[in-house]
Amino acid sequence: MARRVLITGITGQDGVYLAEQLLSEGYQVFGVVRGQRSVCDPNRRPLRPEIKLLSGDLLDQSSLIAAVETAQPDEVYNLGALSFVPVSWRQSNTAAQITGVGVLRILEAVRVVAGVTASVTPGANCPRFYQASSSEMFGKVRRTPQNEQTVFHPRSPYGVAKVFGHYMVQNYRESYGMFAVSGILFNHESPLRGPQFVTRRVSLAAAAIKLGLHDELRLGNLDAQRDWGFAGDYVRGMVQMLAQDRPEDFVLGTGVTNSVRELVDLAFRHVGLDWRDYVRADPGLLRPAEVDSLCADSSRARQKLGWKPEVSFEELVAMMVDADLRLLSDDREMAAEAMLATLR
Ligand SMILES: Nc1nc2c(ncn2[C@@H]2O[C@H](COP(=O)(O)OP(=O)(O)O[C@H]3O[C@H](CO)[C@@H](O)[C@H](O)[C@@H]3O)[C@@H](O)[C@H]2O)c(=O)[nH]1
Repeated sequence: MARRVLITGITGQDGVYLAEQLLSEGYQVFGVVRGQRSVCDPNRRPLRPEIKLLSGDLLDQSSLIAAVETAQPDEVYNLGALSFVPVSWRQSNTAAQITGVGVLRILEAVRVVAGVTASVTPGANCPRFYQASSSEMFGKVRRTPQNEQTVFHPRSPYGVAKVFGHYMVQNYRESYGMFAVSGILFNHESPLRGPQFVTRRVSLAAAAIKLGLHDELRLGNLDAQRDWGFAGDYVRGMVQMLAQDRPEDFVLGTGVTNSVRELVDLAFRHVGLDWRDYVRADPGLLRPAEVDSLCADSSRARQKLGWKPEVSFEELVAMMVDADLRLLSDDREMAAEAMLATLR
């Protein structure tokens, strides 16, 4: 019998890569989607038809219970979130509800359907649970690099909500004996990244300017530094975490930090342009509080999971810019216009 997996956030970048990996391993994949999902979602590969979509919402407890009851999963991955940090200041209550309390709701759905109570140590019948924790939880860092022992100091409603979810997972593990783990993932990108995130904004702009479709790129803080890796490498790490003998949290990141300025320089050089001719600072894109610099120490994952990223920062930027050159060169691609609109 095929193993069954339930994924929230299945239409997002990580959901698409994770579903593809698990389908290739023979899993039966169920995805939770809100409302009606369009078959033609700009920017996203159509979801594979083998995936069974279930209606549900991280804001709605009973819909999650119903999804878990229907899927009867062996594993649950909670990748759903309001994931764009700036929006979490403008919609802080929604961010708290989806990104924070949403974790509690899906944990509760798993616990209730499996019939786990405080007095009973669950047997093999309780699904294994993965939570998408984030390096944004480290926020204002005092020590670099960051690992599983680093203290949290979140700098946005998004980061605070992720800390809530992280500790809920730890509590369900300790209170109920559930196999529940969090992957503390540093920034991970790909050609499927949403156009509001800085890597995709830059790759789209470099490609659009090269093709004569656009003439400038507005950016916020060029000095911010991130540890950027390739999303495909990171979903491999998620799967490895759930395959461990004991539930444990892991940091995943490359250990290499670059600034937004370095990202822009690389992307524009890839298409033979000098970024200084096109990039404009836009104070409207600065955040109320910034996470200045992040760098992962993922030595625990490297030792215990045998995980390591395969794609370098340079390869990642080239992959994203090349994908956007193809996307924007294709007149038949309806997504191209929607993508360009995000730069205006
Ligand atoms: N988005 C964006 N960011 C900009 C811009 N200009 C500078 N930046 C800076 O670029 C950095 C990265 O921003 P994002 O790509 O939006 O990602 P993030 O805030 O680091 O959050 C992402 O990574 C987290 C993991 O650490 C995820 O948890 C989160 O959901 C998201 O994917 C931030 O310091 C931001 O201020 C801009 O025009 N747009």
